[in-house]
Amino acid sequence: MDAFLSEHKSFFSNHVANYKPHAFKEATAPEPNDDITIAARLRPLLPNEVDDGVVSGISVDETGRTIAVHEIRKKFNGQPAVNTSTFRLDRAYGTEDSSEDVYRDLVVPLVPWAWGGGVSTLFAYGQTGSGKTFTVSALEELAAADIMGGSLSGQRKVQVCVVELEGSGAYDLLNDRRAINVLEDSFGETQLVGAVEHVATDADSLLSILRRGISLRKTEATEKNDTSSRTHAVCRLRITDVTDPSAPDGLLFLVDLAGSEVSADSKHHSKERMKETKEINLSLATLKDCIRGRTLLDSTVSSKKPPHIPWRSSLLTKVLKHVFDPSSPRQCKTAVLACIKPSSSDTAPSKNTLRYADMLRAPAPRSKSMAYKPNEPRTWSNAQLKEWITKNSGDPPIDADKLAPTESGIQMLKMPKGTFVERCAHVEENGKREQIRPELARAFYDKLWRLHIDSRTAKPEAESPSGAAAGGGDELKNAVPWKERIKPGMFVRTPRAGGQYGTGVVMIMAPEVSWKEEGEKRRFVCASVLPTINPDGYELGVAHQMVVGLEEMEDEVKMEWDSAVRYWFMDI
Ligand SMILES: Nc1ncnc2c1ncn2[C@@H]1O[C@H](COP(=O)(O)OP(=O)(O)OP(=O)(O)O)[C@@H](O)[C@H]1O
Repeated sequence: MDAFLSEHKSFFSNHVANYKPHAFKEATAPEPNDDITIAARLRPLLPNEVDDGVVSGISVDETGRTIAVHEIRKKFNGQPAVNTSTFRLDRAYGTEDSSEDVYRDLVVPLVPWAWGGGVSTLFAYGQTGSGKTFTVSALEELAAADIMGGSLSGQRKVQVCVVELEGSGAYDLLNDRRAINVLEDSFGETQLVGAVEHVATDADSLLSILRRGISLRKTEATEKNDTSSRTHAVCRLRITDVTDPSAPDGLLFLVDLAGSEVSADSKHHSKERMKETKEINLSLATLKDCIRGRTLLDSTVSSKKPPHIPWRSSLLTKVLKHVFDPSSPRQCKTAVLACIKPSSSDTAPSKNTLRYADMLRAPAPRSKSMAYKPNEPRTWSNAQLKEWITKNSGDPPIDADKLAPTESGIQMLKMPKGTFVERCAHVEENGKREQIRPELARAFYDKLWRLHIDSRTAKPEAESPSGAAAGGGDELKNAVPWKERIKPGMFVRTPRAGGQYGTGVVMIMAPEVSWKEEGEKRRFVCASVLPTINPDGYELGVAHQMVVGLEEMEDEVKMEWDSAVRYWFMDI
């Protein structure tokens, strides 16, 4: 311990124990964001730390939202003073709080979201030895009991995989640490290709699968933790609605990150361990860059050039892409837990951890409000959505307050189908509760989507996606025969793209390099346009390429990209 601190230990400890933070001005605090909760957990001093006389330098106030980091300093007259940095988060757990408290606030909202078909993520990060594995393991156990406990309605199949990320490699912990690939599919979703999924039949089987995965994780003794996890562990639960094959699977990610180490802690490492520490710190630095990018994006949502979010730069951020990618087609709920060590000698890394937590607590994106159009669900406010639900959901109508207590039209469109169906489940009529059949709820969900798709594929009234000037440009373009305007990105109809699954449409990617001929003999490398589960939506099969001659092309096809749902729609 620092000699000055040792000399003034009781003064410092008194300050830490009695510290009351200044009242935070709630008016200036960011609006709470329903989709992301940021919390910190302070672990208690361990018995060996108490024996060694380690002094706690961190405190959590009684509101359970402010965490303070205290550092002793010497005044010019040699007297001690304390510098305190405070951080206001959505939640702050002190040494008295249990893992059940953390579970109740952070994971309870994530479970039904994933059960309903959404994507939920919890990740814990912090310095080595700060309690990440302790907390995430407890949360996994509680989640297993919750998910398989039977309190959630509907029939689901639950499959688990546990993957370890180490440097640039990903390994399946439940399949002899076989190497797997982390790839992005054509919907922009990250897939763990090659990871074996194990079916859980009840809480015990789910727990034993999780425990088996966690026990196989690579650990080493570090300066700060005898059993430090030297890899990132990703536990993913895939939840499939067996009664609705068209519903996307819900996903629950529980991620325990490897601990960061400051250089002083790694000075005695071997060359190999230094490399490993460097890789861990590098992937955590990319995570921080993504956090920073996402924060900038949230605060500059209206500016022309969105900030770059480097999620492709590390495996970890590729796996967590859905947390950072603003164009993610699925609505995600995320909880971030910053784990903090209490010792006064670790205040610098603790402040660093908390600074990033604070940074993530960005205001909810201020999307440009769109003028209300009765046939465009994405322009509806909560009141307009409720009115539509009441008028269009049959007799007796679905309870709009239960289905959409706070959501706007665009939020309702992003709601997982299972959650939508679940919220429709009951209706109040003459004080009596009646069951709404899931088929009817699903049909109502499809009705909303049908309206959304129709509004996206209908011809724009006055404006075009690229503004008024584009209208004139289109007229000009249409005056030139389409075969003379051929360029990459254009869609054309060709019988070559027919067949069992073909749509008869391709997108031109590039001229074929070998072509020498002119005129009608020109050929182009094209990507097939493929059908999707959405009857009006199409995706690009970049892997389904073909070379199509100009003479085989019948007509130009206008298609419009809807970034909200990540499908192409045909402009008829
Ligand atoms: N809330 C807590 N209550 C009691 N003990 C705790 C708590 N949190 C952590 N510990 C103990 O602290 C030690 C370090 O915790 P843990 O291994 O979870 O840290 P970690 O952040 O995962 O470390 P690393 O990054 O090195 O893997 C363990 O002995 C653990 O049992």
